[in-house]
Amino acid sequence: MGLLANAASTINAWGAPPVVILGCLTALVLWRFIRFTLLPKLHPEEPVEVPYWLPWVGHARAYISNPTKALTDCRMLYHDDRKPFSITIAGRRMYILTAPDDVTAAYRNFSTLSMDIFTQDLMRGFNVSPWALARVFEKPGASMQLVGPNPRRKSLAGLTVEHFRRQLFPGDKLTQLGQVTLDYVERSVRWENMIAPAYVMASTGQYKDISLLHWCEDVLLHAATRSFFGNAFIEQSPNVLNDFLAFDNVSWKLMYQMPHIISDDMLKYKHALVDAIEKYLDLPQDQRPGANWFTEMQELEMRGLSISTRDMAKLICAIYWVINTNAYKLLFWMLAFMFQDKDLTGKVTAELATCFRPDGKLDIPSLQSQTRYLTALWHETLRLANSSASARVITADTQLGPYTLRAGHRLLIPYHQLHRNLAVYGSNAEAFDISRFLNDEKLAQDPSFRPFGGGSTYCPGRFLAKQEIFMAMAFLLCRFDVQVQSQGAFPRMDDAKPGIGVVSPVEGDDMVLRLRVKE
Ligand code: HEM
Repeated sequence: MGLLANAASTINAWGAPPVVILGCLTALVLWRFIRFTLLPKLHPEEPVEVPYWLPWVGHARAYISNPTKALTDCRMLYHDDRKPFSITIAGRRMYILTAPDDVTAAYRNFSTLSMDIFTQDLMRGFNVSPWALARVFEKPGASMQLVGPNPRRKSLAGLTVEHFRRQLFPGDKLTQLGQVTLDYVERSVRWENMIAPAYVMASTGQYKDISLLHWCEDVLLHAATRSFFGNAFIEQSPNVLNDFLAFDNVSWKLMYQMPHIISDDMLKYKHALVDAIEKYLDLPQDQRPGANWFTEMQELEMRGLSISTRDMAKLICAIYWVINTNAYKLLFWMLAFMFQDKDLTGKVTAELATCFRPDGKLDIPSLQSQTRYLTALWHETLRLANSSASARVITADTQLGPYTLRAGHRLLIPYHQLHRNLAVYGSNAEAFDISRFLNDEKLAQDPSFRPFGGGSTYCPGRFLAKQEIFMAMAFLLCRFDVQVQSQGAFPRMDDAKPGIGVVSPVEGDDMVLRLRVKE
């Protein structure tokens, strides 16, 4: 009713005569009654639509100001029954799935639920030209062929996902990538090399105080950038990681297609990143050794399609962002949670110590097999800190249990909602508690645990992410005695920022660690 009063006073402020005000309000009430009371009775096969007062605008305000809260409020409006519901944002209707069975069914549907439109939107967000975009999504034929093996005649967009899987799934290529990452992390987390002003806050002969957040950024962004592009990229554009972080911080403006007037910062950093990648691509090949197989294949294919260097840089920029946006934040939350609990810190450190061979080298396979507590910490942090969602466009009417999802609308699977399911995680679902994963080894396979999505877009980087995060923790915890130096409150998760991945800490929230070399 508050909204009705607001609407009335707005129309009043235009100086409209009372009869017009009354007419508008009557029409609004009638529209709302038909749409949210009458039509649902006539069409019980449609998922319930959460009511709203402003036609077209729908739930936009609540969703943009805090999407997590907006979706939780909608779910609780129906007493957490977890049936599908829909919301409307700026004229677009979006179905929301929060029940494990519905989510599993959606991930299995490859025929009428598509991700392509979102991928194209993302590329348009990076200003890829329409010609290059069409080229990337074109299927091979008489006028166009790709260079590498392509038995299923996929477009370059389709083949890129396959290339990712070949590079990032367990096998020779991941082993090679893991070794490059390991070499970098091993060197970077040595006392004498931990000198970057980006994260070292104080340093004496006995100890160093470091910012946990900035150290996580430094170690993982360097490792991934070097293992994908070799060293030349950062050497040629030393500011590229700062530009990436500044972009990452406001990248939701790109995803939510915010108008230019409020996106100056995002556009500036995006252009800086694209410039740096273009400069890298302009270097002769022999001056930029060390790129991995995936990066080389992508470049080869794009050059084969005569895509301009500028467009190539934009396409690679989108990939660079996907590769880097999540892992450093997850490392931050894992360490922050762990340091809250001395007993857990001791157990994780002891496990990691067993992963070093007698010659002092870290054994990558042991990171998987000898880390029970660390693995539970990884799962519990992924559960709590991942505010991603899988999104699909419905290309034809789709049956989901008793419900029909209509073609043309969108579908969202928000992980925050899945990961707070009381029926799966118990009454303390909001709390950090690794014992739920320690005591139930099958919980990580539960359909309500989807930190890496599922179906056609199941994250191919999940093995590398785990490996690099565990490596960084191994060197930090086994080389140094670490004390939490900051006295303040635990860093807060910035749930209010439209979430598109692992959640950031609220700006300014961090932890200061004091490191001393272990005896
Ligand atoms: C903790 C770290 C990470 C998390 C939580 C994460 C999460 C996700 C999620 C949820 C998706 C699926 C989104 C959807 O269904 O629409 C995804 C997709 C993807 N991720 Fe990750 N990711 C992580 C690290 C990485 C890394 C390190 C790489 C690469 C080196 C990577 C590469 C990708 C790619 C290429 C896709 C798109 C797959 C496709 O569209 O088919 N991710 N990631």
